[in-house]
Amino acid sequence: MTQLETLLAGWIPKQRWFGGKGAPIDHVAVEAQHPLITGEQGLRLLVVDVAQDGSFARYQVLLGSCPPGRLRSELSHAAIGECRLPESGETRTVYDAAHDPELTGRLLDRIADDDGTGPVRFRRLSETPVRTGLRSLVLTGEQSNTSLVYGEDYVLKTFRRLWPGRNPDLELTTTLAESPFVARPHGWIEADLTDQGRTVGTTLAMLQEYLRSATDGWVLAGTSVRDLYEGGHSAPESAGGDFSWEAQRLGSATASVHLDLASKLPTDVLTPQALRDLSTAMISRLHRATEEVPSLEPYAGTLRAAFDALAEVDSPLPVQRVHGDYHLGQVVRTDTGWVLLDFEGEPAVPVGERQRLSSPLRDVAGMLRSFDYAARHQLIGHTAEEELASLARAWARRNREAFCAGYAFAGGADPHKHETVLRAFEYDKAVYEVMYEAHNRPSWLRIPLDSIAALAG
Ligand SMILES: Nc1ncnc2c1ncn2[C@@H]1O[C@H](COP(=O)(O)OP(=O)(O)O)[C@@H](O)[C@H]1O
Ligand SMILES: O=P(O)(O)O[C@H]1O[C@H](CO)[C@@H](O[C@H]2O[C@H](CO)[C@@H](O)[C@H](O)[C@H]2O)[C@H](O)[C@H]1O
Repeated sequence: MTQLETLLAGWIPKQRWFGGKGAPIDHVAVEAQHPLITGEQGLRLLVVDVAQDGSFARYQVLLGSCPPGRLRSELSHAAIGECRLPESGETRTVYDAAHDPELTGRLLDRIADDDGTGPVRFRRLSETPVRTGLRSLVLTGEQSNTSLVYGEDYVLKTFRRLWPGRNPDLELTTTLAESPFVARPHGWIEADLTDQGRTVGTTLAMLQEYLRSATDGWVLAGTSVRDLYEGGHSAPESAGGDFSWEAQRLGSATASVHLDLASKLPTDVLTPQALRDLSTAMISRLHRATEEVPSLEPYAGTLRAAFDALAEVDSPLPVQRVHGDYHLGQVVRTDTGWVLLDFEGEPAVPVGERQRLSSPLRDVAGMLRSFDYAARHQLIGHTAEEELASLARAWARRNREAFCAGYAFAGGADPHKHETVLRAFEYDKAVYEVMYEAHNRPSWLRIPLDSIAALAG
């Protein structure tokens, strides 16, 4: 490995966005590097291959560089190290350029210019001009990607794990551009990646309207849960921070987006064979998860029975493009209502698979799991964990019901009429979460495991 690759091999595993935390890194290789700014302060966009356990994943790194000893003090937390850069042989201090507004401002300038030439293409979506000269800040939070907020105007989401092709987030957000339930897209950045000998235009980042009045759904739900646990209440409905009205409105917003997607993009109905294939895919995921996380084993029988039941469903199952990784952290409440974000799907799954048509009940199941997460998360380490357990169940039940009612009210399929399908999707999401937490936040692994234990009775 070059000096730069060795530095990256030490730095990447510590990043929140790195999805391979469950296994050691065998090798790091810079697959492509695109210099975007040269000179005293450099910016290059790297595509980095990270090899683990016999397979590899590609990640995007925005690499800043400057002469040794010249890193500005406000960027010291973003330092990666000092190394000789491969092609110039120069020794430089390299750092995470996402934190340097003097460099990230250029990305916005080039989108504003609709600069579509060269190996990295910067595209503006509409005729509406993009404001430039804004300073960016990195959004903090539990993210799989890195989002930069420019002033109070835009969010540039840089995709970290790269899969060849157009990112579904860009594809679906542009399809829904006129919807009141989506933040308006303004542009994107793309470059070519090589995939099995083919050259594929690949989305690196998406520019979207910044919703300045937005509060994250996970934060809002968490406030309601905290109020319930700390306030000595006997039931969620009597607590001041009751969330059920918001949950109901969120259900309605979700149904509207599903109806919009179904009206603009292809739809289909699953054949009995396709339903069996879906069930088989869930069973394979369960096997993989059980191998990786043996504490799932006692519940494998119950989970398997739910997936087998899906294969036996005899009514037609309508499918369409869906969100694909729907949870409370993907929705924000603005002063006009709920807005859905992040149509990327599950970041660890290849793009082709994420673009497959699926049942909208999969998204419903994702959000139902999230209500469960919100209630359980604050039990971890709580001194009154045992006493609060039944309140947690009541909070989750009340908000799950409200969400389903809002969803059916706005014209979505009534979740209560599709219990078998919904249960299979919910169990599948919980199995996915077990792997997600094992790889990304091992201290949260208990949440999906406890839910599965409760679901399995
Ligand atoms: N357009 C936006 N306006 C305001 N906040 C946003 C916007 N986009 C994202 N956010 C905030 O950033 C968080 C993470 O964004 P998201 O697109 O879900 O990234 P990731 O795929 O990395 O999880 C969201 O939960 C939300 O709080
Ligand atoms: O938002 P992302 O696209 O990065 O989605 C991934 O990360 C999520 C965590 O941020 C993860 O969601 C899980 O944790 C949430 C709380 O942080 C919870 O609300 C969700 O229900 C739970 O699934 C998501 O699964 C993952 O793909």
